[in-house]
Amino acid sequence: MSAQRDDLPRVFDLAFAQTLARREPDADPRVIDAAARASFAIAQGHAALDLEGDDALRNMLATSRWVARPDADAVADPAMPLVLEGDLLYLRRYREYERRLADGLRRIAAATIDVDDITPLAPLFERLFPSDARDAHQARAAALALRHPLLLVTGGPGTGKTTTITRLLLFAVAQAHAEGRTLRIALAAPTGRAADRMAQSLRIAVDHLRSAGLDAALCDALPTDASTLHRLLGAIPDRPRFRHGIDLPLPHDLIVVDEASMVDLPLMCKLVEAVAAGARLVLLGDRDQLPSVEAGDVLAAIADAAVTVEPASDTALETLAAPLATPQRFKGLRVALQRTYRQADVFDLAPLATAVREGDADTALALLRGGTLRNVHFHEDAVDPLASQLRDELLAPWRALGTVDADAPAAIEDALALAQRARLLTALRHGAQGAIALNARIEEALAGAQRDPYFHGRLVAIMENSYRHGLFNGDLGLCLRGEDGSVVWFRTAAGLRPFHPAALPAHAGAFAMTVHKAQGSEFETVWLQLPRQFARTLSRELVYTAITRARDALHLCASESVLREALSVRAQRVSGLSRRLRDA
Ligand SMILES: Nc1ncnc2c1ncn2[C@@H]1O[C@H](COP(=O)(O)OP(=O)(O)OP(=O)(O)O)[C@@H](O)[C@H]1O
Repeated sequence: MSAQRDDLPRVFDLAFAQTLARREPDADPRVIDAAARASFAIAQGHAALDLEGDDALRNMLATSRWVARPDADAVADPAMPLVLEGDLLYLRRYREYERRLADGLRRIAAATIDVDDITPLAPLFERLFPSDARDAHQARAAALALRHPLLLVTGGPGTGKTTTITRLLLFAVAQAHAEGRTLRIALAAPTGRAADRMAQSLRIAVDHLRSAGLDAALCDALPTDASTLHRLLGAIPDRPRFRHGIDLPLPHDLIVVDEASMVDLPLMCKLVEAVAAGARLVLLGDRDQLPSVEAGDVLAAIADAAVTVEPASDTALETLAAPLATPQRFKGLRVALQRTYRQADVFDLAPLATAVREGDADTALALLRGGTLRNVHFHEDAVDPLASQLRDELLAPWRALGTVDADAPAAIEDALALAQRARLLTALRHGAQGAIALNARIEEALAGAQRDPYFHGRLVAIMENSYRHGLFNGDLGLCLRGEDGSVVWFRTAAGLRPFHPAALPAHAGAFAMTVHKAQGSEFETVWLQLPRQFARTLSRELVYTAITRARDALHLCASESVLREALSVRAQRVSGLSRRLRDA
């Protein structure tokens, strides 16, 4: 089978176009071609095909019997497979996702939250955000959520998203308690890993506050678990529909979604439609990360259309929380957290992350070559992280997995934690510098050419969601050999569980993985291997996402030219969502 070129329409796109051509043999070939390209645009993560000002083509499409041209808010004719809006040609289904999402977001944002006087909350606010030592953006975000039903909190790693959300939830609970209500809260994230991480960070933050003497009843009212969005919405095995939606809204009063940059257009649409009337939605994420793999860049579009709120000079809670009178049709609010609180004396990533995010290659290279950023290591021109001088350092954390005692459950827990220590990230999946080849070479280095496919200490990652197994895309397993042969251990919602390798859903080796796959995860040490030559998957967002997966140390293997080129490319997605939200 020949490899799929990622710049040519797929068989599926051509088949879609051919179906139209067969039904109307005298249709202009340019219309048929545009249909194939609109279908292919979805596969590339766009919501539509951008006609880029091709007036002749637009006019031709406008008169085609396959192309609907509804008003912005109207449902498109179901008999027409394509929709033309301005310069965007959509597959009907995606245009409807976008329209429904915009509708849903406007609906949530326009609701008014009836709250009593919030002045009794002022002492708690002062305690959690002391006016002489507060991060003004964090405090503003937490205060706004008291009266505003749709809030985006965006920021890079370590800017305090979890810190802010913990406090925001405590206020919301205190507010509800003061009014004699209980608050039903849901925490969710697009992947199981991200949900675990969110729940764990929140538990740590709450424990901190509890031991500092904060009211235990308040602390106890916060959720200790987070679920995947699929689980929250009630996925039905083998069906695209969820249990919850417009007809059966979620029972929660307040829903917080972490890693929202990874949520694609169809899923965000379904989530928003399932938010009950009068309920609040808080989206957390880093808008500079890679957009979702599927059609989207939804978080960035919502952030662009929302009202960006800056801290007020007045520090009183009542002022900070006051309803904002905005002339805009879309009432969603966004607070962009600014300051990084991670300790630079341990791992000084922030200056590099900023340069990468801004596409400033000169500064990024100067920082990398200067060697002054603590625990940031630049292996310039290294094309092979397994080459002799880097190999031992790369393999060390994984060698330790080979000595884990398979009969001691506590050791297995520790080993799964150890497994999160280091990861090699790649831009590509295939080819000599792709995740598959590098992973195979790492496995050989650890266990030899004649290795057991499930050797003791091998890491695997699940590649699909399997509700039957309770295993989800991205879940990480550790292979251990016991008396009865190899088993693969996973931490599941039901606790630590062993699986026989033959019983696992689709999975792959996980010492090396693509940056896309690593989204939503963090590792103590990240090795990033950029390809020898520029590849289409490279972008500023890809490099930013990769380096911000690291908590304690970064090793970057790249050449100047490829890094420069990567930082000059933006992973932009075609989407009409922002305009749709804004337009009156
Ligand atoms: N205003 C603040 N003052 C002092 N320390 C803070 C403040 N906000 C956050 N921190 C600390 O900075 C660290 C990172 O904060 P937090 O985990 O909330 O960030 P985050 O944006 O959720 O990070 P990520 O999602 O990337 O893990 C934590 O140790 C937290 O205690």
